[in-house]
Amino acid sequence: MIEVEQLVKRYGTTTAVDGMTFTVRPGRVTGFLGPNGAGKSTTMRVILGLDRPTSGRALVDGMPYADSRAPIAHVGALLDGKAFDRTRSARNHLRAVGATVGVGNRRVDDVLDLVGLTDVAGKAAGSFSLGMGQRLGIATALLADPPVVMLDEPVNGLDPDGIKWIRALARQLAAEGRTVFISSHLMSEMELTADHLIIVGHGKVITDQPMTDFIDQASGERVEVAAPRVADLARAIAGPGIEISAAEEGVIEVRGLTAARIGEVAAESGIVLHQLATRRLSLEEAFMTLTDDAVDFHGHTERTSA
Ligand SMILES: Nc1ncnc2c1ncn2[C@@H]1O[C@H](COP(=O)(O)OP(=O)(O)OP(=O)(O)O)[C@@H](O)[C@H]1O
Repeated sequence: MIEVEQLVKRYGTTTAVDGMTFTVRPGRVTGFLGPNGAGKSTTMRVILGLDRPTSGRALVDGMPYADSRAPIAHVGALLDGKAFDRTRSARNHLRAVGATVGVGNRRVDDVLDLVGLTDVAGKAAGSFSLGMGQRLGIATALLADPPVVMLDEPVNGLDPDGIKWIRALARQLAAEGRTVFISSHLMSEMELTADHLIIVGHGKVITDQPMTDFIDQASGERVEVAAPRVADLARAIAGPGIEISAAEEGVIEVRGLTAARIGEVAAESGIVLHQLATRRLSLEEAFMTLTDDAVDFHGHTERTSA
């Protein structure tokens, strides 16, 4: 478990983290989502004891991470995908890291296999593509089988297969009961990966709740109905508290009535339906609906973070 309490981090006049409080629990994937510059990496660095907070604190399993006796066996972290000696082979890099915490060569081979680098394990890490570097960074993070895994923008540089692989890996690690904390500035990616959502903007927590609650809350009861006589249907279902908007030719979106009720009214009125579906918003649509766009993701989503 990771606990962040009233965390503030300033660099000179820049406030990178402005009073964040949240808990990351085991057994689920927690997505740490916010545009570039929102304070995600800084928070992760403070959690790992790589930066000192200006005020507040971060605890891993009840104590500051810096006090951990076997840090990499406690928290596996990917902060900078290329934080390794470029001349060493991937296997030798992992063996060197493993030797510091008593991890043997067999485990090195296992993690190489887990991240899909077995075939290139003898090659210099410096020759690796960004995606292969990310995989090696993840192998390093998982080497000592840590109960807490923290990955900062892990999908950066990965191809679609690699992105799917990270998603499956994160879910597997959470299913094993680990605490999995993953940052991203991509809503579409987080939507598919995380069970729980912590959205930050300008150094503050904006949302901290289960993904499904967040999306359900924003979605409300939205039903999309397609019918040849859609105008007749709209008249038949109209009433107090019911919002009907035209979606496209022959299709309306209804709020305030369940799909079942709309189907019943249509049947009673002899109106043929071609489609009747409850519509769930995407994470991005939910975010725009619930937060009044308090944080601007749009100007940033094209950028890749450093
Ligand atoms: N070492 C530093 N010195 C000065 N300013 C910093 C430092 N590290 C971060 N900042 C600033 O703090 C703010 C938060 O940055 P941070 O990297 O934590 O955001 P982020 O959400 O992780 O974004 P990104 O995805 O771009 O890494 C930014 O304005 C950044 O410029």
